Amino acid sequence: MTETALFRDRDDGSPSAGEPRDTIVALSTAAGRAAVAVVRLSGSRAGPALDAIAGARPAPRRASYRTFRSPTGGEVIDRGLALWLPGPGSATGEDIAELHIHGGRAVVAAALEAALSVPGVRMAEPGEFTRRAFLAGRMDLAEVEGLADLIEAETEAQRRQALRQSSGELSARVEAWRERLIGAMALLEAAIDFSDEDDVPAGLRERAQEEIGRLAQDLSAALADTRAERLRDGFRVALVGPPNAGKSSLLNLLARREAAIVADAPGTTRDVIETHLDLGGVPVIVADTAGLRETADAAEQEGVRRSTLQARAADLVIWLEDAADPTQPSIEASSALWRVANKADLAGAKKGEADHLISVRSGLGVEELIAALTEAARAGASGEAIGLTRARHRDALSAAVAALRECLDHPLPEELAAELLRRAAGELGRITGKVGVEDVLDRLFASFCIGK
Ligand SMILES: Nc1nc2c(ncn2[C@@H]2O[C@H](COP(=O)(O)OP(=O)(O)OP(=O)(O)O)[C@@H](O)[C@H]2O)c(=O)[nH]1
Ligand SMILES: [K+]
Ligand SMILES: [Mg+2]
Repeated sequence: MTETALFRDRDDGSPSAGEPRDTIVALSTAAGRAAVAVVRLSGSRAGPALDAIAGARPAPRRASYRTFRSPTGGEVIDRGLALWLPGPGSATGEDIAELHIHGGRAVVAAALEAALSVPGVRMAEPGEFTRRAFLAGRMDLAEVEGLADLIEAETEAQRRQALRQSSGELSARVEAWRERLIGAMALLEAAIDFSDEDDVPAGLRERAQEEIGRLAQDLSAALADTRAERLRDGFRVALVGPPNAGKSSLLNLLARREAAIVADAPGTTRDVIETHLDLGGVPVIVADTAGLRETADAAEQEGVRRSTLQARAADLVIWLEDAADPTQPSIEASSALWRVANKADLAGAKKGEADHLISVRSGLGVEELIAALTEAARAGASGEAIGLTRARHRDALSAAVAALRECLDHPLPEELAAELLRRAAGELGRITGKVGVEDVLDRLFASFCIGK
């Protein structure tokens, strides 16, 4: 599928399907000492290399216990499991051999050296196994991105989302939109074909137009839903408010460490200090900022400027104020803003107009605040349907919506409308890598480690 489209567009001299490629080898498990390490080979020389190192080739897809030897000196390297996974039904579409050995540095180095001594075998580049899987059509681009995210996932909800994307859920959703578009295109084409005849089936153009309208709505709704991207990148919370309200104290409490300096003097914090939390499986980035006030101090002024930027970029602003000295929020938040009154332990403290009353010092109300934060992060970062996880997806989908809107806004001749639909379908194809993938490939694969 991806293969043909991809190779038709390639004229950069890189190898195409069917041409012999180098056989690659790498340590596929993490570097360092471990109980077991996996050295993996992919390519036409994987079989001969396995013969040379492990003796007779094991039966396909069955783990066999073998003695591994150096093909040059015959010296025993280690004993372990050998796997033979012949292509094209393998992960890369090529012949794959795996050596499961003991995970010591010297053992791994010797096994790699043994593989490299086989003619035609070289070390893999970062992400090269996955790149071959992609080129062989075993994975599409959105799935590869999901796999990259899976390796990077730090929380449970991120892991689940990445696994769904790498298993093709996003691709299937995009593909369903593309098929509907192609259906609308077919209606338009039919309207063009019949236009010279008397018995034009009634309403072809109208039916196409209705489907385009529904599609534009569905795609716009997907665009407006930023939850999947939030989950991938983290839900951003900004702590802002007047000086000395206890913003840095609250950050330290949430982070459970002294991440920010707390002091009696107002104007203590200048730089933005971020801490990463895992709230109910959602990654949350909390930013402590400089207290907002008029000041003659240049460094503090810059701090105040950064506070306002943080507030604008945040998914949630916590306006922290002194419960004994309430202050109206003086900041522009592009999303939700909670007023939280701190220092409830002090005389004269009252909740007033605040949404929460807390004391960082005594702990009062803090548990409730964290529960509310967890709820907000969950709501802001997880949905049922798998959504767009990257700016790249968003850009392609916006361009598709723009083309559809153009179709809807003007009474265009069928030929022009069909051309716009083709453009929209092409944009959707970019998400799964059916169209125009060259520019993203190198950047994406470089983000993988060697052996993946
Ligand atoms: N009594 C009381 N004091 C608190 C509480 N939270 C923080 N403080 C004190 O308030 C003072 C200021 O705290 P910070 O955390 O530095 O306040 P901030 O908002 O980060 O201040 P700037 O960075 O200067 O804007 C410190 O002396 C804290 O110990 C609280 O719940 N109760
Ligand atoms: K302070
Ligand atoms: Mg501070």
